Amino acid sequence: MPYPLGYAAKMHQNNLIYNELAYNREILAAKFDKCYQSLTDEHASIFNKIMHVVATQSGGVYFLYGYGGTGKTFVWKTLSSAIRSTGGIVLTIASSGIASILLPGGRTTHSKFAILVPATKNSTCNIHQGSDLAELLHITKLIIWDEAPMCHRYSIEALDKSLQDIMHNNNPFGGKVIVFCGDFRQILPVVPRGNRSDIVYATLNSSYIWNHCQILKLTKNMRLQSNPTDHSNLDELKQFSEWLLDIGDGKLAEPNDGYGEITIPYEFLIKDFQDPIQTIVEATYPNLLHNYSNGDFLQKRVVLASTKDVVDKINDYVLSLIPGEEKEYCSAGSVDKSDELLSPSFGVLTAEFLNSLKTSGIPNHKLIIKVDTPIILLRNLDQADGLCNRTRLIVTRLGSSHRTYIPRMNLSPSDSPWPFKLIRRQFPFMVSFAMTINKWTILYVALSRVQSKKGLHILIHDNQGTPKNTTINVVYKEVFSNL
Ligand SMILES: Nc1ncnc2c1ncn2[C@@H]1O[C@H](COP(=O)(O)OP(=O)(O)OP(=O)(O)O)[C@@H](O)[C@H]1O
Repeated sequence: MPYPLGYAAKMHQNNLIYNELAYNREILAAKFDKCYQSLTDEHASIFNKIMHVVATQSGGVYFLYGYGGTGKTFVWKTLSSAIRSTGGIVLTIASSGIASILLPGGRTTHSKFAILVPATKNSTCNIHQGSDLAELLHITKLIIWDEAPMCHRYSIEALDKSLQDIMHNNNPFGGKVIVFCGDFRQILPVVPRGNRSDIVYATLNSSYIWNHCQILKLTKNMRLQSNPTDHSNLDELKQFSEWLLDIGDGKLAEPNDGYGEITIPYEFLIKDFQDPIQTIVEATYPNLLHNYSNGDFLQKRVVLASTKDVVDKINDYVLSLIPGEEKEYCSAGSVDKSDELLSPSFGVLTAEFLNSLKTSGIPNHKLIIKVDTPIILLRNLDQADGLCNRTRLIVTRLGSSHRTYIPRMNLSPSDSPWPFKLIRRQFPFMVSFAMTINKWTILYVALSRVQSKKGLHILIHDNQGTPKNTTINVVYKEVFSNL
């Protein structure tokens, strides 16, 4: 068979470099012009500062600190199009798959830099001198690492050690220009079964790297200001974004040691309800029967709840309302018996028991879906095509599970609530009219996703179903101490 066009040429050079240079420079130059013109003063000063060190390649470690919606991703887009349009290489990475696809050419940190999972104190990246990846890093002009606060400091330290090795010097990150960014109010590193001090210790600003970081700050909420459908006046928007910030900083219901019971303002509360599930669904998905097949309508809304149990109830309820034939896909589950340390009693767990297990991160045994159901992927399948953990999709056709490859998903004791390793073969997605948020800890993340304050509805009730107007907000304030 003849080789495809361009194949021979590609084989003689470093494929990783080839891919990083394979951008259409004209399109990027036009994109840069457009972004550059709408930079705010804050954005422009950060852009100019970073472009200066990139141009001189004088090395530098920066942390761009800005809360949700201040335009961090916008600054990345401007920087990466500026550098790529002139043939320079920018590596854009993020700690999670879903954040990485928002970055132009973004990848997850672990896949891009071959960082071990989980990384330990002495870990380095799996990058060998002279390898394609090492060559790529040699000529990289800028590394942008988004969502750094949710990454364990050991992963970041692993890259520091590897870059010093590759670049043959002792400067931080081998003298490369690297910009971290993120919001310490959002999700902190996940430490399985870790307590508060384990989590604080794992954050980037507890690392020796933090001493080398120059902090750059963004302060204006562009998400709220750039929403044309929100007719609230500027004062109202300012008030709303300050309220969100106070939640993120744990400043409401002070004094508190990180666990504060906060009162939700009247305008966001749903107070009168008989059936909380029906009420929150009506508030979130108005006129569902007319809108259920409208992708735009579904894309803009979701119910967030604190437990999987409530999420399942809401998803089942909405699914029962939308018309159309439903199909049920069941998983095949087993316990991994290869681990010698497992108690023999785990070998006799029945299929019925395994099927009854539910936890976040793994789909339920029974998946019931209809055409037009929104679903959320739970695995990184194809990042280049945007199919990664937390991508939302819409079902367009119901096929037979017999003719489809069904991946196997493992939950090991370190990340599951059970003492044995569960293997479940199931389609890696869940219905997503409603999704879970961690109980309390990411109240700020949930609230700061809204593009308009009119879009925020909060329903709280106690164990007896009585409406409440307070909830617990958890903030580990010590992470802000050296910002
Ligand atoms: N200078 C700007 N001009 C016009 N629109 C902007 C500007 N900066 C940001 N925006 C818009 O504001 C919204 C929020 O920006 P962006 O997503 O970059 O914020 P972010 O800080 O990355 O948010 P998060 O931390 O929540 O991901 C986007 O719709 C973006 O296009």
